[in-house]
Amino acid sequence: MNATLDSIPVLQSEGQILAEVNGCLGLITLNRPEALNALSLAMIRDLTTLFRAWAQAPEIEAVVLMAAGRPGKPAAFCAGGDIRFFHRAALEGDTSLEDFFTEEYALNHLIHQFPKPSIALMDGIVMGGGMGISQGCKLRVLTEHSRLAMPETNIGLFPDVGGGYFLNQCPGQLGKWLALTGQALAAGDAIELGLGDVFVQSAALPAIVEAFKFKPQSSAEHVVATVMERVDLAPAADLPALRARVDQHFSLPDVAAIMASLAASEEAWAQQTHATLLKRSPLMMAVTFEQLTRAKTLSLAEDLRMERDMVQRCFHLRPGAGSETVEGIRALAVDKDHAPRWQPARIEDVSREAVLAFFESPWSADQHPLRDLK
Ligand SMILES: C/C=C/C(=O)SCCNC(=O)CCNC(=O)[C@H](O)C(C)(C)COP(=O)(O)OP(=O)(O)OC[C@H]1O[C@@H](n2cnc3c(N)ncnc32)[C@H](O)[C@@H]1OP(=O)(O)O
Repeated sequence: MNATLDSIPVLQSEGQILAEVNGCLGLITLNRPEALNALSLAMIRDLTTLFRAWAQAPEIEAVVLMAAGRPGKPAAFCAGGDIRFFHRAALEGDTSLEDFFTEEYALNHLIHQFPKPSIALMDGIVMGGGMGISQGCKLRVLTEHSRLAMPETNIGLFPDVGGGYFLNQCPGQLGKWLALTGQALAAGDAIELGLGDVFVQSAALPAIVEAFKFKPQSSAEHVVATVMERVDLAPAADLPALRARVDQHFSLPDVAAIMASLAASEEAWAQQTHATLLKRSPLMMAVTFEQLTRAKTLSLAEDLRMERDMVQRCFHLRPGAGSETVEGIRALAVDKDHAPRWQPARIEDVSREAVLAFFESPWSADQHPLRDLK
């Protein structure tokens, strides 16, 4: 019997996820570079299979998660869940959309709880679902090309995949600011906020990957050392200079107050931030604000259950009432007109009742699709 082959379960995503074993290392590659490694349901299932199998396999002592690139194009670790699939499935009433969210959130939890060292090589774009699969890794490795964001309010969604949990761990009001604006962070700021751990130059990545693939990895310590011996000084963070401004505006009691406060400021940063918020879905900003407020006291499992309730509502298409999410994806990734017609169009017209509807669970506790998460 070949121990290495035995360690790799059968995968279903037809090459969108690649798995290799080298010594004690399990190496996973997201391999859908033409879509910036956006996660399909098949990819989520394969990742789940691998993390579950390798949690149990005594010969696997560490796992690395990395991504394939496109020759000559900027790097992308993962641009999120497959939003074009969300759009199609929502309009067609395809119930695999429900499985997608249940299984993706369960995978996020599995990675956070993974009992062995896990390393994410987060080169390039890391957004939405890409954050969901990397934030739970024990060593989050960033490069000068890393751009981390939870951009969901831009597509009429909210920062899910555990965003309520990990954004709330950012200092002060920075998590709320990231959630509402969808602002992307470079490596220095991401490390400053606790959303990344170490910095390596992207030029050092080929040697790291070469070692992971071809130099037998003898122990978890060896795997970690392969990265750590190439760690560099992270670029300076810009955020400390902004922190007081972010806290001042984003500590206000609701999104309307935040926007009014930004609009009243003469500072360029406040004006730009206000302009950004004017482009986001007013309803989903208000929902996001409520999500982050509620998630402050929740465990990761509780937060994911709440987010599962919320996302059900996002795709609940009622006659005569649209879905902000379907409209947001249409504008960004389907018609690409970048002109979403949000309803309502102004934050002042978002009712408290409309926001609270996102937090009504359609399931009793013992029927919840994520009831088993601890
Ligand atoms: C439960 C999970 C929730 C979530 O994760 S929600 C999703 C959160 N992520 C996002 O909202 C990001 C969506 N993508 C973008 O905004 C842009 O992309 C980027 C800013 C990341 C990069 O822009 P640029 O460099 O101009 O590349 P490009 O031409 O937009 O993308 C290359 C191809 O990749 C596809 N793609 C990118 N992101 C996704 C995605 N998340 N789901 C499905 N496809 C995606 C595009 O459509 C396009 O494809 P084509 O060349 O055929 O037009």
